[in-house]
Amino acid sequence: MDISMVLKMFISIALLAAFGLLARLYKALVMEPERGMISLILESTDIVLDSWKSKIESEGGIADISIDEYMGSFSGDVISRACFGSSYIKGKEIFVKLKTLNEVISHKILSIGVPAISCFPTKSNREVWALEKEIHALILKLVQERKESGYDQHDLLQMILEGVKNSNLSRYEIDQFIVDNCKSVYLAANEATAVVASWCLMLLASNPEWQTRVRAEVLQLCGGRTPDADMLLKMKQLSMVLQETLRLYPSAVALSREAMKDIKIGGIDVPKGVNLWTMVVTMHTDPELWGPDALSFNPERFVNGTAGACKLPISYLPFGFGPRLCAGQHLAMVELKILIALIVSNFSFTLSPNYVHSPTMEVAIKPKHGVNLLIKKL
Ligand code: HEM
Repeated sequence: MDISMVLKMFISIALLAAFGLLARLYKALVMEPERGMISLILESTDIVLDSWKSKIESEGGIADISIDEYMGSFSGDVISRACFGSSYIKGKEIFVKLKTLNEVISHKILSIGVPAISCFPTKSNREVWALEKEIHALILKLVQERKESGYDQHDLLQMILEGVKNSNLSRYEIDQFIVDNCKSVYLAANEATAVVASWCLMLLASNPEWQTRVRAEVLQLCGGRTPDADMLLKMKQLSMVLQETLRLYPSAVALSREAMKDIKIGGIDVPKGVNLWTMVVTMHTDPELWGPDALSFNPERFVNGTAGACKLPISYLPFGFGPRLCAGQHLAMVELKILIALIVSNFSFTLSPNYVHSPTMEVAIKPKHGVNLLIKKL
């Protein structure tokens, strides 16, 4: 992700906090994801299941599927429904453009890396500017439609609009605020969830005994019915698998905090303004904290929660820590549980011979060549 995008994201998240919106966003995403969200997530999951079923049928009973695109469009689908309610198809189109924008910017930074180059009207800069303009216009068009329909929805866009209603920002600032926050939620939510889903399925494919355990649990709890909030809460084996996936492949490789004043930490003077980086992936795989099998996949370690798994539970930080903890962590867990539960209860899968294990560090740890699975219907 481009650093200016990361900065924008944090500035607009700071603004969200300033308008008290983060607390409401937190309530909607953290406290109440189960209510309306479960049916919304089920609809998004069905799209993945149906496409895999027809692919398997057309390929004679077993298909070699590159799953990453599916995971990306699943989490994009969920977050556009959560953000834009009934206008989610238009929201999805915006998010597709946002994804392209993100890719163009990341590619530019990696390939050129010349300071201030982003100000010159080069071909790729013009592409970025055109995309930004288009995304801005599309989001504001949705806002206009929302105003005309009388603000009748209970989604994130609605919360953002209500939050700025009585602000004393200028028209231009309000528009920018709305656009930046739609972008921020998408960037925070989409990739993190999709990448964890891909890693989790890769781990279940390479550890068939855990695939069987999770499937047995889901079938026993759901017995052919679609999962509800109560069943999801009881999916202990699946929770342990997800916790272990997030330990080995955390979406945020490192977390940073800026010292707001001069402080002393463990005898080291840290002057105001210095950024401190916590290497999450290093802590998550430290044998002193997790034992000699720290690098192995062993969900059993979480049988008694994080406290039982790790010497210092504060070292487990897949969703960050403190007041800036991930606002969508429970939504993400509900999303992942529904998706994985329905995949394991509809399909069995192994790693494809085309899979090449090559975790690569970007903002998140991603499978460089994607994840390919051999999938068949149960
Ligand atoms: C498995 C999926 C996800 C993972 C691993 C993840 C992880 C994280 C992490 C590590 C942070 C930084 C926390 C810190 O600095 O202490 C973060 C922040 C954030 N995440 Fe997530 N996230 C996920 C999904 C989501 C979803 C689905 C949403 C929203 C729908 C979301 C919204 C946010 C927001 C708004 C913040 C900024 C919070 C703030 O600065 O106050 N995340 N996330």
